[in-house]
Amino acid sequence: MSKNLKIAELSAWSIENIDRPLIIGGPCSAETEEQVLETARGIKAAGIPIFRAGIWKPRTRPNSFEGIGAQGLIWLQKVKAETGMLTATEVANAKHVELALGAGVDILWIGARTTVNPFAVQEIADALRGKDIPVLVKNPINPDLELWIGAIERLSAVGITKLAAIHRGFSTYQKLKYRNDPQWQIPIEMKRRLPNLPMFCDPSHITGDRAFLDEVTQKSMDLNYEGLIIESHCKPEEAWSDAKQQLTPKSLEELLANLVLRDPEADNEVINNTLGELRHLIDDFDQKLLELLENRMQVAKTIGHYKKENNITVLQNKRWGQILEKSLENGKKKGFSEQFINNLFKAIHQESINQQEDIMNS
Ligand SMILES: O=C(O)C(=O)C[C@]1(C(=O)O)C=C[C@@H](O)C=C1
Repeated sequence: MSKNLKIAELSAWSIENIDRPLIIGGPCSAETEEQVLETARGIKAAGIPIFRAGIWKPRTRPNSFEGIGAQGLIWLQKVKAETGMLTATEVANAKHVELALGAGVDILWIGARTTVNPFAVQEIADALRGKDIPVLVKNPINPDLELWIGAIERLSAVGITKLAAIHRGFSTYQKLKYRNDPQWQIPIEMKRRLPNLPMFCDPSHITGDRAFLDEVTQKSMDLNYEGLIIESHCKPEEAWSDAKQQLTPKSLEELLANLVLRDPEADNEVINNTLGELRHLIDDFDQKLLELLENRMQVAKTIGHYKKENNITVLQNKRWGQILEKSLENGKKKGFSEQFINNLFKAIHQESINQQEDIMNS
């Protein structure tokens, strides 16, 4: 079904002078009327066309600030009236949709904790039936691409065409450099599956720390994302939620000015020919890689038959540990990341186990 989704281009979002990337900026949460309006004036001055503010905040633990509620919608109306920016907020149920639409909010997004729940997404979709409003869908907190696509499909099925995805990274219990694990291969696969769906990066939630915003934002531009949603607060240190990841509108303007924007494709024969030759080399190597893996698998299958005859288990834990350790050491010398070597060899080992298992049980 996904391939047939009717997805409008960003140019249909009724924004004047639409730039690439399309930027949505504003505070994590609406806190007070003054904070919303002061931040909005800075966001407007930074040349950003869409103002965001969370009104209802799904928080991990109770007793945190859970959003100002419907009164914040009036502040968003004031932002729109004063600055002319479009406004955007998060909705998590049908009531939120009704109140946000009633207050004239222009753009809605569905948060990561809502995308995980098909009941909630369906409820929102039903409330949006027949409305022609842009809706952005954040990735679910768990790295489940099908769930993410499923939410897009539910909105598409009620006639929403102004759809986009937001990549905000995936929750992890591991201690990583960023608060969320970006798992860039997931939005890349999303782009492969739904090439017309605009992809926004949310570097604020990926990093959880304004110190890393620039590198993650730049990476998203190099992966050809169409938009950015970034948290900005007039006084970040005093923010009632996510203080560490917000930056002033002025700093946001600087961050955007420093981005290097590259073309998705070259419009030049010499460049395309050079790329074509290099890609030919890659094709040859990919072919050789598969042949090597085929040869390795032949040996693993022979071992499988031998194990069957001699009643030996498929998994050889000690041997597998040695293989991984040696490969990590060799991989490091060749400049590969630990994560890559881990993923590669775990995949090879698993395939080996699966094929030996087939032999054992045939
Ligand atoms: O060494 C073996 O016993 C194998 O079957 C080979 C192999 C591998 O593919 O590397 C596969 C399964 C074992 O757990 C360990 C290693």
